[in-house]
Amino acid sequence: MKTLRDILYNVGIRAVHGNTDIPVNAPAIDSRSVGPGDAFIAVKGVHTDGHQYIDKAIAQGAAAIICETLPEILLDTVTYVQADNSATASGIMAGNFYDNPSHKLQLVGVTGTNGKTTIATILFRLFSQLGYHCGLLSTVQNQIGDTVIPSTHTTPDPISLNALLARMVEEGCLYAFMEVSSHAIHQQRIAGLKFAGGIFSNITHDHLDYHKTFDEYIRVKKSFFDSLPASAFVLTNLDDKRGMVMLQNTKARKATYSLRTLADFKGKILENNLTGLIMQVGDTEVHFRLIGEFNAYNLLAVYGAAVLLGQDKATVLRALSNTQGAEGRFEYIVSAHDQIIAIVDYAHTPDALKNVLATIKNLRKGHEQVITVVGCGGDRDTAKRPVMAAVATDSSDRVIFTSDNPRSEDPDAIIREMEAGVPVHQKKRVISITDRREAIKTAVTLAGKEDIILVAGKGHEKYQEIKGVKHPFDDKQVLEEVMRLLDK
Ligand SMILES: CC(=O)N[C@H]1[C@@H](OP(=O)(O)OP(=O)(O)OC[C@H]2O[C@@H](n3ccc(=O)[nH]c3=O)[C@H](O)[C@@H]2O)O[C@H](CO)[C@@H](O)[C@@H]1O[C@H](C)C(=O)N[C@@H](C)C(=O)N[C@H](CCC(=O)O)C(=O)O
Ligand SMILES: Nc1ncnc2c1ncn2[C@@H]1O[C@H](COP(=O)(O)OP(=O)(O)OP(=O)(O)O)[C@@H](O)[C@H]1O
Ligand SMILES: N[C@H](CCC[C@H](N)C(=O)O)C(=O)O
Ligand SMILES: [Mg+2]
Repeated sequence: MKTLRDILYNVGIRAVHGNTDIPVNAPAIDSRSVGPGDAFIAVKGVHTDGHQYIDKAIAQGAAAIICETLPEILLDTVTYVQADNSATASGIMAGNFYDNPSHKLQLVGVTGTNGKTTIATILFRLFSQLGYHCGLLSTVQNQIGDTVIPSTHTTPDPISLNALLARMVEEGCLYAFMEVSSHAIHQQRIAGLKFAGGIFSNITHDHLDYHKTFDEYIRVKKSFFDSLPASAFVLTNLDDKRGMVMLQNTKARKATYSLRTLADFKGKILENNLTGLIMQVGDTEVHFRLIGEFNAYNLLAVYGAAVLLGQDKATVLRALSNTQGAEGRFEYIVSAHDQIIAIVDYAHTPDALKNVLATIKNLRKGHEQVITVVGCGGDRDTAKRPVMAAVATDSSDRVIFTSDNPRSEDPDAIIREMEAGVPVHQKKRVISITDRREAIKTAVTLAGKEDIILVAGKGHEKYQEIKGVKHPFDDKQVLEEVMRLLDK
């Protein structure tokens, strides 16, 4: 069993009251999960402050308290540690408790507004196909080899994260691929992890509710690359305006990818249609199953990272050419009678929506209508709502505004904020239907032969979160049911 002293190794400490040579059962950041002998770390959050739950944690048996501000009354039976930063301490302590699993495998982190799940998932599939036992931490699911572990976050809290990495090490994984969200960087969920590489996909409008300004969002993303060690690689997208900014202060080996200019990993799209992409990568022409220019970027990022991890270029391209994308990302079905193409995609930012609709435009032979069903999540960036609405309306013939995950908000109020983004001359393209099933049904009703329907925003999600309750909902399943029902 580890002692408190063991797991405090490398933690910035201001003061200690009590004995650190005591056994610790587990570190915990949530008082509700504290058990006898645990070390409770009081973290200041967005909604509340973990310091308020110190008494509760002690009542539940906590043997040690790690906090930024010491309580006024200190008990003799408990060890108190005043840390510089409790959130950072929780990452480092979780690493120490689980024997720093990130040091025992090659951990690659992917950050950026869009493409993280796609890049991490394809890397996981590629390396698995190349014969390595691998781990994956992603929005859709976590995975250790063939074992799927449901995910609650894009990047888990530091304790779950290190526990998962430790399981990966125990089960013999050599590589782990993970998404690094900006929330996770900011909340120090990745503190203490050792990365073998970091990948930057792109940065566009999202999460301004949390980061407040775009500059701050950029700064937070960049801090991930600033923290990488010299032994790691950093791979950046040269075609993104902030691609080079991410490299400014990193000690890691720098590499670039691009579709437009000279780069370490340069691609050129030769064909882009519903059967996939044909891309020239270096000197090789390769067919990929993934669709759309944005996926050409994701594939280049995967290819570059695999090569930087020491894999053979030709072998990687051969394996990649057969790989499929992540669930709920540009997945399509074609209706039996009218050959309506219905696409389910996780576009939940203005840029993602713009890219997906540009890809759809490219697939059109000319006469087909594009009908988009889209909503915006509640308790998230409100500034993106009118922008997403404008993008959807501008690039579609008909648009149906509906609910995404309203969470604690009034779904109709979210839709009103979306409607405000539509220019007057395009208003007649738009209908608003709050019920997502009805919205999808209306899109299918409106669709004629060979028309294209885009159902955006929820991708792989199997639920709709309304007022704290997750109701089962699956865009793809609803589309299939409605198409059958309407005999399309
Ligand atoms: C806004 C946000 O990121 N919140 C995360 C944050 O919670 P918080 O700051 O609200 O925590 P809080 O409720 O104020 O509590 C503060 C501290 O007191 C503790 N506490 C609280 C209550 C109690 O009774 N006892 C107790 O000890 C809490 O465990 C916490 O340590 O820390 C929690 C523990 O790590 C996270 O679960 C929680 O994620 C919430 C649920 C969430 O929805 N986060 C989303 C926005 C998110 O993180 N998304 C990104 C992806 C975004 C993207 O990819 O586009 C992600 O990585 O998933
Ligand atoms: N490289 C890219 N550039 C721009 N848009 C992309 C890119 N890759 C994917 N997208 C769009 O963004 C959506 C989300 O993709 P993905 O799930 O891979 O991103 P993510 O960064 O993991 O998102 P999240 O922040 O929710 O975790 C896709 O469904 C697609 O519409
Ligand atoms: N990881 C993103 C996913 C958004 C998906 C969309 N369906 C929504 O609920 O807003 C977030 O937490 O902001
Ligand atoms: Mg993701």
